Amino acid sequence: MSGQTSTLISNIGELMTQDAEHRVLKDAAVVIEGERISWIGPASEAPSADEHVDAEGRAVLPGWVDSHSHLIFAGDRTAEFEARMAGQRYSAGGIAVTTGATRAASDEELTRLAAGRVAEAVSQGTTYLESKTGYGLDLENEARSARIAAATVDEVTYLGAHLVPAGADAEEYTDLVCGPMLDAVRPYVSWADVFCERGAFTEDQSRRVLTACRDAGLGLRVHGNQLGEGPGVQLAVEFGAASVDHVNYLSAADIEALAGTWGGWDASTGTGTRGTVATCLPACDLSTRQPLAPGRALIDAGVQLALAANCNPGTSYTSSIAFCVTTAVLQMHLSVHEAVRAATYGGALALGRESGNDVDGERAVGSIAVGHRADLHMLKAPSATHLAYRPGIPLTFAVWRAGVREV
Ligand SMILES: N=CN[C@@H](CCC(=O)O)C(=O)O
Ligand SMILES: [Zn+2]
Repeated sequence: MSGQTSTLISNIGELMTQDAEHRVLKDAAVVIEGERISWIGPASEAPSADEHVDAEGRAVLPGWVDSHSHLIFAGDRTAEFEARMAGQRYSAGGIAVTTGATRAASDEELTRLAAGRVAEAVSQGTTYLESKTGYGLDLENEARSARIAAATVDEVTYLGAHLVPAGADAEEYTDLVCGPMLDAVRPYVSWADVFCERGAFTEDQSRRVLTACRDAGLGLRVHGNQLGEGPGVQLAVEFGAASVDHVNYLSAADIEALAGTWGGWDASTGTGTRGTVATCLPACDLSTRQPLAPGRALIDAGVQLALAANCNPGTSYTSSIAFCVTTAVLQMHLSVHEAVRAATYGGALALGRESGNDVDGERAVGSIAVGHRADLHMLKAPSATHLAYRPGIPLTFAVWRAGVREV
């Protein structure tokens, strides 16, 4: 063993690895060394370590990988939520309310709020998070949002193309998003996204944004098919986006197109050419009273799925991935293993951080295997099934993030 502190977690009732072989081990143990996993196997064969944690039969999963959130904001949209619960439809226009509050907040306030949301997520088992910009909507505030996000979360996505701000011309604003605003955020971000939807950005504007961001070297993601059928999914496929998110309204052709992107992928080994992940956001679907995304049909068609919380003030003010997993099992007809996989490995895949194409696993999150980041979630339960069997019960018992015990 190296000079780093090692921790043996033994007596694990169920170790759901979500590794390449989809292994679920009983009576297992894990050794963490520094920030990585150095050993997994039967508890009876575990090596000794500097520290020892007795899991007392509890289940251990990879930490949740939340691949879709909007954490850089100030303000509150309770009134909009109440109106929606009274029958009003969600529309993209509500974003402007948050933009006003976000622009008015100081750097310190935005940082404090974002860090608080990250802490809330980690306390519930999330160990790897993405956040988007998208409530600044001018050059200065998008750059500021990107800078704060880069200091707060693991992966940052540029979403200048979230809404055309009040008073702006849509074509001129799209030029700004594709030009000077992109240059300003570029040092802080590795992904770009566009809200391709009625009331937000048209197909043509979305295509311009995706082209400029791809040319700037950013990985791509798309908010698509959230409020109705539309071009989002097909655009994501055309541009080879890492994920298309929401996917509530899909035609048979959309599902077929997404499945086609996974033709060069070997799902049993997690190797080959990555396609476009379909990211389902069930908490958002419930909070906006949209139909749940057809996760079952997507998996059956061969599409790789992610589940994410989409924490934001408008459509999904929660960071609870457990709630998403519960809903995916109870309402979307995923098995517990599929739902947990989508919320761990699937999120990592959507962020290019799964291990398949990375032989030594150095960058890998979202699965438990030797060499991967030690992101572990121990449940107050003997199996992951309890996430669905005991809906609403806070089941997080312990969390390690990059080898550090956080809960
Ligand atoms: N759909 C677009 N963006 C966010 C909601 C933004 C808002 O309403 O503030 C989402 O992912 O749901
Ligand atoms: Zn979103």
